[in-house]
Amino acid sequence: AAVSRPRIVGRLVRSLVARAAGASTYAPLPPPQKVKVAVCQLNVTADKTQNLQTAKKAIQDAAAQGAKLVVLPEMWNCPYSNDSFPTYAEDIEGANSLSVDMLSAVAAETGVTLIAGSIPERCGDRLYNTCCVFNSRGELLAKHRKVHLFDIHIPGKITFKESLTLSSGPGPTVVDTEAGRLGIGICYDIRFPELAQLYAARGCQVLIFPGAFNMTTGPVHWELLARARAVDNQIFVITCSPARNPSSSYQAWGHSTVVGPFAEILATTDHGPTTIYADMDYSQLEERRSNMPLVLQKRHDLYALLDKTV
Ligand SMILES: NC(=O)CCC(=O)C(=O)O
Repeated sequence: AAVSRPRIVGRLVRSLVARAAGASTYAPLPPPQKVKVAVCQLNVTADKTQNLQTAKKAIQDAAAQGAKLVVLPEMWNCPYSNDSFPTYAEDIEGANSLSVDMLSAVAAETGVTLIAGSIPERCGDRLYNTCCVFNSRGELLAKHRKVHLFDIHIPGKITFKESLTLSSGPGPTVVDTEAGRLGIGICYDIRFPELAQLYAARGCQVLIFPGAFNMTTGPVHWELLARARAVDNQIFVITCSPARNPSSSYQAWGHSTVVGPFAEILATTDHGPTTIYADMDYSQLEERRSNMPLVLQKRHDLYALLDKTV
């Protein structure tokens, strides 16, 4: 049955205000100690209706398997291409966002916390690569607009320029959920260690990166970056890619992965459509950090992380 979409604008504004008010304190949360996460490596096609059905079923299946936190990939409702972004874009705050309506309804129906990968978002005359976060009542808790756009040129291998169509987002996104405090990045955002450090400094327990690496950088950098962000910050890291679609112009690397705070791989896969599961035990954060107290051992007299957003 259809669940009506909550009044997203008001809720989002209230949530942003609440987060801004608490931003300077970052009081420790009483989080769940253990969370089962499902990472859905979806097959993405040029058919938006089919993509929505695929995502909905994957979320329902994940919830049926007991997952409380469900993650979707970058650009799961459209092919990853500058030609597609304007055509598939939706006004997330608007009344008729097919993707947001579906996500909100299925989060409420299944009772999961949903990190809804990303979709192209239209806002005025701009487009963003945007991740929506829903709580178990289907309310939009936050949205992260990709901060670092994927503009690269590796001659003979890959050239991509997201900035041809997309604008970059305003800043980091920390969101308190029933599944813990989460820091959100999208794909290329994972390459910038300061963002992850900032999330860790704000008490995030998990860093979540919907992403779609490619066949050149994916084999060398995808897992390396996820494990690097995990080991540097002694934190859980989740990456979620679309499955590789041979008929797509952009071949995604796949290999969605969950990494623990000792940089250990908790779950991973290759490039086919699948959902992987992991149990994240947040007590491991304290354990790893007390075994090896990197934060205390840092030479704060020599260097510092400058958070310009608070
Ligand atoms: N969608 C992206 O941001 C791709 C990032 C990527 O492939 C990389 O190498 O970085």
